[in-house]
Amino acid sequence: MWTTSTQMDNNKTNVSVLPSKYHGRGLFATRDFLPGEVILRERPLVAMQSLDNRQYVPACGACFCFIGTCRQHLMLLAEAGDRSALMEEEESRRMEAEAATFPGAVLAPLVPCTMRCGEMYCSQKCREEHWDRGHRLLCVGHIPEHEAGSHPLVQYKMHALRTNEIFLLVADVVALILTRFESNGGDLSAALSPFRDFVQRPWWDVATNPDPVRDTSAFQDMLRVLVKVAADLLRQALLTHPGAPCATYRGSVESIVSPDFVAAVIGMFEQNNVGIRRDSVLSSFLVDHLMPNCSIDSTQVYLQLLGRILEDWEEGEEEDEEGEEGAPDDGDEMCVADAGISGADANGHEHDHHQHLGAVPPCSVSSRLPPASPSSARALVEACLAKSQTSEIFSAVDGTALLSLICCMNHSCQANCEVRWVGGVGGAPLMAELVAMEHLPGGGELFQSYIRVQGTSVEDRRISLKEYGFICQCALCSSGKSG
Ligand SMILES: C[S@@+](CC[C@H](N)C(=O)[O-])C[C@H]1O[C@@H](n2cnc3c(N)ncnc32)[C@H](O)[C@@H]1O
Repeated sequence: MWTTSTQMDNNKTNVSVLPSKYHGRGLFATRDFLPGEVILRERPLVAMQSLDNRQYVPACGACFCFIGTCRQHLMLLAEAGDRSALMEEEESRRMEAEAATFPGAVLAPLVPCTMRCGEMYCSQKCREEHWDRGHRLLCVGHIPEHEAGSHPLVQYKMHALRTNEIFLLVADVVALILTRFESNGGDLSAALSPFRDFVQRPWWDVATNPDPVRDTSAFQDMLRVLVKVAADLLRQALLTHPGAPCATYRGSVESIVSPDFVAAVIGMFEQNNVGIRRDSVLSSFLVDHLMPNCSIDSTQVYLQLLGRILEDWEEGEEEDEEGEEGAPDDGDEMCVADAGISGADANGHEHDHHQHLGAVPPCSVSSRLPPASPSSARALVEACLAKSQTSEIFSAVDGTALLSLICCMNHSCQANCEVRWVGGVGGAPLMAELVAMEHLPGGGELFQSYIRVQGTSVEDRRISLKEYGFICQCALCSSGKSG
């Protein structure tokens, strides 16, 4: 249902899931592969852009492609506006004007959820698909201020915002299961089947206590409380949601959404998730469009924003060096619209929409003015491009996903495969691609690395792998060598 049959056939021909000598099941090549060859492509079962990242990088809620215009991306990175303002009428007029004067700045349309919940897409196709895959059960629409505080789904999302965004993924899993349940004629076991075989120990068994001073059992008890609150809120939200009509549906919500289930889903994510990363397209925009047009008036707004981003970034680096708090991305600044709830904040108050995205708010320092001449404008663009080579001055789309086949892969610090993310452009769905990094003989186990290996000691890698609950026995770790 979620992957085309041709891809499924190719995947079945190329790999199989078999018992592994390292742990449980693993993924095995069924034929030889050359270095660089694509072994399989698959669509995520569920995927989510991380909440912090959503504040700065507008991406489609279904395919994760960059949406909006380069000006809007630069605005958010320069902290000269917030995400909720992207949906304002005034902003869509600005976007049209920008498209007319500078077509290269348009990445993809901004298509809002029809219920105006704050979710955005690149196309109607993505919007409909996301709706059908479960958003219809999780969309809160635009809630009037007086109802927001008592709306169970808002309360659930607020609970996730305040505690752990993984609860939003739990809701996506539950919504997908319920959607499958409805479309397969009420077979709950079949609806659960894509998730059944994943390693899934309860969250409190796999989570690492981040506070060495706190007693582990107190930490686990705290997770139990969070899970209980989440399960109660989610159950109530799904039972009272307008998209929850029939008695069998209600019965399945009652039977699925228990604290144990929520804890198992979180444990499953902790041990099986794969990171999503889509590199920013802003550097290409700078090279292809901004640099050749530095003398044109319509580029001034971009240059002004670039100046601010570069300056903020450099200030942040200096502060980091001095051991002070780093600059722009403080997750505490998050608002409910970041979790797909528009119109209300944690206390049920309307958002302050005073920050518009059109004009760059006044700045106090002269270096933030647009460069005076084309040559200084080019120097600024070059400085940003140089910085983008060494730092993530232009944030990537960053998220997490669960995949049927790739998440069966065991880890090795000497991985023989890597995951790349493709699609998500022009209506193509987001896909994970598994690529051979060396010659792979048919019958051999395929490994990915769950962690960054380059420049790490064995001890570093042991610590990073702790949350997965095993000690790596690969040749690199056995030799005690650094990566
Ligand atoms: C994504 S799953 C991998 C598939 C898993 N073997 C299964 O049966 O579903 C990740 C879990 O597999 C286990 N695992 C992965 N690589 C391992 C390795 N090299 N040695 C031992 N256990 C490993 C750990 O329990 C880890 O949390």
